[in-house]
Amino acid sequence: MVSLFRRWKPDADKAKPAKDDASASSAAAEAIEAARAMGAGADEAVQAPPKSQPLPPSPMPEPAAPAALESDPASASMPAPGTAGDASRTREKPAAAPGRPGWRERLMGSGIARGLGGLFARNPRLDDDLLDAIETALLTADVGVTATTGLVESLRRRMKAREFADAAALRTALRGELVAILEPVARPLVIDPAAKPFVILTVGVNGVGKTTTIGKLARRFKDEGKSLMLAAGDTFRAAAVAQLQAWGERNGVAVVAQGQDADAASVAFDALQAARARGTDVLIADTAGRLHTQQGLMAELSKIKRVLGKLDGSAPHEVLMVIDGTTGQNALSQLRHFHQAADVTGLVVTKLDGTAKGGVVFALAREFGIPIRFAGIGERPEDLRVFDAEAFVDALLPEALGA
Ligand SMILES: Nc1nc2c(ncn2[C@@H]2O[C@H](COP(=O)(O)OP(=O)(O)OP(=O)(O)O)[C@@H](O)[C@H]2O)c(=O)[nH]1
Repeated sequence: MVSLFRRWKPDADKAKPAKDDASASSAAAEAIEAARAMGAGADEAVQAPPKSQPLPPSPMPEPAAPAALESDPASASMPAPGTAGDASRTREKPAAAPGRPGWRERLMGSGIARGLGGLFARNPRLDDDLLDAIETALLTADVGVTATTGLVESLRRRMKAREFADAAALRTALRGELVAILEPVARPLVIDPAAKPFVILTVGVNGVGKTTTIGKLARRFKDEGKSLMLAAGDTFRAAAVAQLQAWGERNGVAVVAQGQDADAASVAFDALQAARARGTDVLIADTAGRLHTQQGLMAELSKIKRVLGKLDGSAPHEVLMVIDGTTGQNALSQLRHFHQAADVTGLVVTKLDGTAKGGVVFALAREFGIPIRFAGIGERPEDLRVFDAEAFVDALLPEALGA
């Protein structure tokens, strides 16, 4: 089987001009056929073997200058310091403030936006070639065979029913269908002020951006006027504890740590006790990155949850799984395993700025329906955005906005 996914390499794609649509779509069709022949789970069957992507540890994000924050429309739309933060009200706009790249700027350079971006300019006619090109772009972006087939078949049916006057009408319909997939999962994280503290347990595979995301989240909550504590539960990697501690010191956020190889559940327990004693609003617990196939480590997550639950029956209030958007379809199997072990309640999809595979967001939404709380579109603190279905799709389909 010649799989489009196996043949395609992000770096090679970057260096080359746009793929020839005809040959690409026949490869895509081949991939679909092969996957269909494999039956259920085909999305994963056609994807490259799972691989962990350990990346070098990075410093926690540095706080931006206050001036930069003030110009941040997302921050501006947040509840005033000291008020109960309701993330559902902090809808962000796709447009960027001056000097601050928005979704569109960040995602336009990514492979997924490149694939979909110029597609309608290259295929201005309303015909099967246009549908084939859409199919190829979606498959290449790792939207997944099931989701792509569903989308394209729906568009084909509507085209045959003469619903579209021209290619622009089809583009509008595609936008609508993409938004419809994401809208149900674009449910922001709401910090319940009655939970003191509101406990967020972050989980995920190694190197996906958990620690970085915790820094970004901590910054966001601080800006909202919430008091905060961090639990250095990544006791596996010494640098992770130091990373969190250094960041906490710089930003005046208490960090509970016990050092390397300590029991992560005990760190979480201590932190929850301390946070309750202080009346802290939000406690964010880090955990060591682990492969979803490591059963012992996955069981540890269940233990951390149980231990937290002993102190507060409703904790953790959010099990936030961080997923690397560059992982492609392997993210589905990661989520399946983490969900089994720890009942994931929300997702953060990181690194959407630099990937050609960000389409996995659609596959995740379709298959699990678990809320996508945030999207990571860069390494800076302000690059963690509340996930917004329309902003995301419009960033991928710039022509839909007349760009
Ligand atoms: N481009 C980009 N890079 C990101 C984003 N989020 C995180 N990173 C980078 O990803 C790398 C890994 O981030 P970490 O936060 O150390 O990952 P981790 O999950 O805590 O890693 P482990 O502790 O090994 O499990 C760092 O270089 C981060 O700067 C993002 O949204 N976009």
